[in-house]
Amino acid sequence: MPALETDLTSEREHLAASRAALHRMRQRAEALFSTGENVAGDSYTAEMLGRTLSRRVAELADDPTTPLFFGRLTFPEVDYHIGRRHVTDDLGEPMVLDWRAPVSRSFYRASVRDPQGVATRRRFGFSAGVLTSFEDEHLDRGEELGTASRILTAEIERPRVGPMRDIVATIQPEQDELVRAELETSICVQGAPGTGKTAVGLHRAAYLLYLHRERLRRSGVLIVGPNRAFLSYIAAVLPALGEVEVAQATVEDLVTAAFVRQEFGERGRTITVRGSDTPAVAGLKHDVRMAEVLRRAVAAHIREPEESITVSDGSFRWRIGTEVLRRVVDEARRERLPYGIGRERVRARVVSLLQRQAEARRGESPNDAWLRRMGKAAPVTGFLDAAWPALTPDGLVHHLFSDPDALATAAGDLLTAAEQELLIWAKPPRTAKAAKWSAADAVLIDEAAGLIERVASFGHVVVDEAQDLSPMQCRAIARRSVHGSITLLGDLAQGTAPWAATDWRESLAHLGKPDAAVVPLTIGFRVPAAVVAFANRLLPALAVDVPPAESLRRDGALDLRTVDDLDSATVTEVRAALAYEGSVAVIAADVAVDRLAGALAGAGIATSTADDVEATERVTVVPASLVKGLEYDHVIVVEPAQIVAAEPRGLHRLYVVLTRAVSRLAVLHHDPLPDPLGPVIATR
Ligand SMILES: Nc1ncnc2c1ncn2[C@@H]1O[C@H](COP(=O)(O)OP(=O)(O)OP(=O)(O)O)[C@@H](O)[C@H]1O
Repeated sequence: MPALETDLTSEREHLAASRAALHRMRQRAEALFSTGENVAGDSYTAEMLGRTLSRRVAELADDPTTPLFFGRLTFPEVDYHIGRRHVTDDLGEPMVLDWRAPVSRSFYRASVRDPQGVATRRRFGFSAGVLTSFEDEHLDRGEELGTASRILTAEIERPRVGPMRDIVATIQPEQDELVRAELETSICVQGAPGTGKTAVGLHRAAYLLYLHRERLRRSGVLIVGPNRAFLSYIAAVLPALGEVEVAQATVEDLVTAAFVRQEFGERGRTITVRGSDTPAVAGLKHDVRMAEVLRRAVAAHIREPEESITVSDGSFRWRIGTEVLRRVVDEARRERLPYGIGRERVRARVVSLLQRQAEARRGESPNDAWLRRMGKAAPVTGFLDAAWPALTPDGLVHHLFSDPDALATAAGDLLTAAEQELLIWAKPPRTAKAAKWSAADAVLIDEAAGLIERVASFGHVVVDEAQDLSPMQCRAIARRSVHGSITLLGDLAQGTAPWAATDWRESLAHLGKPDAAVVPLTIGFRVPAAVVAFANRLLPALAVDVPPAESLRRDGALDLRTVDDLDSATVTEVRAALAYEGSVAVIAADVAVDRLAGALAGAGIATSTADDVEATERVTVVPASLVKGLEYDHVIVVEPAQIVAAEPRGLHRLYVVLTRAVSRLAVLHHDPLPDPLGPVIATR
C-alpha cells in the first residue's frame, strides 16, 4: 500500500477508535446520571447533580456528520489530534485534544517563522463525516500553505445550507488572536462583511467557557444579536462546540420581561411593547441625554425630612429628631446606591436608631420581631414615603411623560422646550400598567430600573451587529456587564439604525469599556472578490472610516440586469439558481416581499422565511431589514432603488444586502441603480 494510503487508513482507525471512546465516555456519564438520581441525599443536591450530569451527557453528544478531529500536530516527541472536544481512552490518555487546550493554539498559530516546536501540521478533509484526505505542512522543512490550503479553500467555498456552522477547523491566525484573548480583556472588532466577526464572537464565548468554566457558569455568558432570525441562525454553533448553556437575546429581550435572571434575585418587570414612536421621538428617547434626565428625575424624589417622628411599640414611645433624620437621608444619598436599596438602607438606619434607644432604656436588645414591626410602623413608613418614596421604573417614566412640570424639572437645561413637548403624552394613560410602551420606552424603563434596582452582571457579553446600538441601548448592555468583559462586533459601514454608531470609541464609552482596543478584521471569507468590489462602490457614500476588506474568494459571479417585469425576472432567476447547489435568497424592500413570494408561489416555487432555519425549502424570500448577519449561496437582489428609498440610511442597508452572497449575486432592476452603483462611478 502506498504511504499516503497507509496513513489515511491509520487515521481512519484513530477516528473510529476515538468515536468508540467518546461513546463510552457518554455511556459512563449516562450511567452516573441515572444512579445520581438515586444516591443524592436531598432534592436540591439531586437536582444540582442531575443538572451537571445531564449537561455532561449533552456535551458528550456525538454528531456523526461533524468530524471528531480535524487536525494533527506532530512535535518531535509527541503528537496530538485536535478536535472539537477532549476524548480520552479508558485509561484517561488523550485521543483527541480540545481545540481550546493551550497546546492546540499552535494548530492555528504555528508558522515557518514561528514553528512553536511543531514539526508537522496536518489538516484533514472530510466528506459527510468520512475522512477522505489530509494535507501536511512540514514546518520544520520550511513548508507552509497558509490560505493556499486546498482543505481550507474547500471549507470556505462549501455551499451553505441551514444554520451557521462552527469554524474550529479553519480559524485563521488573526481570528485566533481575538478568540483567545484573556477573559478580562474587552475588545471591539471592526470587520467588513463576511470577515468572520460573528464566528469569532461565538468561538470566543466557547473558548472562555472552556478556560473559566466554573466562574462563567456562575455569572453567565450572554450573546446579544439584532433579531430573532439572526439568533436562530447562530443558535446551533455553540451547542455543536459542546457549549449548551449560553444565553442568547436581542436588546429588546433584555429590556423587556423576556429576560429576567431570577437566580440573581432580579425582579420580573413585564414591559410589553404595544406602542410605537415617530422617528423624531424615538431618536430623542435613544439619546444619551435621557440617562441624565432619568437620573435627575429619580434623585428629585429624595426630600429633606421636615419633621421628627415618634414611634410607639406599645410599651414605650421613641422619638427621632428632624436633624438626625436629615443626617440619615443625607448619608444614604451620598452612598450612591440604587434608589430602592437606598430607601431600605434609610429604613434600616431608622430602625437601628430606635433599637439603640430601646436598648438604653431596657438594658437588653429587642428581638427580630420587634425590629421588623418597627420597620413597618406607620410613622417610619410615613417618613420614608415623604423623604424617600418608593419608585418603580415604569412608574417613574409614566410620571415623567405625563407631567410637564416633572419633566421640566428633570430635563432643565438638557432638553429644549420643543424636545420636552415631544416626550409628553397628549393623553396620559391613567397608570403605568395601562401605558402603550414603545420599544424606546422599554429602554428608558430599563435605564430607570438600573437606577432603582441592582442588575446582575454577566461574566462575558458578546454583542453582535453592535454598530446599530443606540447610546441608551449600549447602557442597557453596560449595566449587565459592569463586572464582566465584552466582545463588541460590528461594521460601521453596515449601520442602518437612525442612531447607528460612527465612531467605536463613543459606543465603547457608553458600554463602560472606554479603553477596549478596536481591532480590524480584513480578510473576507464569504463574499467573492467581484461582489466585494461591486458593493465597495457604495463605501465612499456611506461616510464611515473603515479599512477595506480583501476577499479570499476568487470564485463567484456577479450579474446586473435591467428588466421590464421584476416578478417574472425573479422567477426566472430563481429557477436558474436552483440548478446550482446551496441556498437561494431573494432580497427585496420589505414592502415587496409578499408580492415576490406570491409570484414565486404562483410559479410553483415554495419559499420559506428567514427565521425558519429548519425549513426544507431551498429558496428564502427575505425583507432587506432582516437580512443583516445572514448569508446565502445565491442572492437575487430585487430593485435596489426601492431598498434605498425605504429608509433614511437606505444606502447602508443596500451595502448589507449586497454582501450576503457566498457564491453568486444577481441584481435585477427596473429603475436605475442608485447613483454610487451606477456606470459613472463604475468606469472611474
Ligand atoms: N476561518 C474561517 N474558516 C472558514 N470559514 C470562515 C472563517 N471565518 C469565517 N468564515 C465563514 O465566513 C462566513 C462569514 O462569517 P461571519 O458571518 O462570522 O462574518 P461577519 O463578519 O459576522 O459578517 P457580517 O458583517 O455580514 O455580519 C461564515 O460562513 C463563516 O462560517
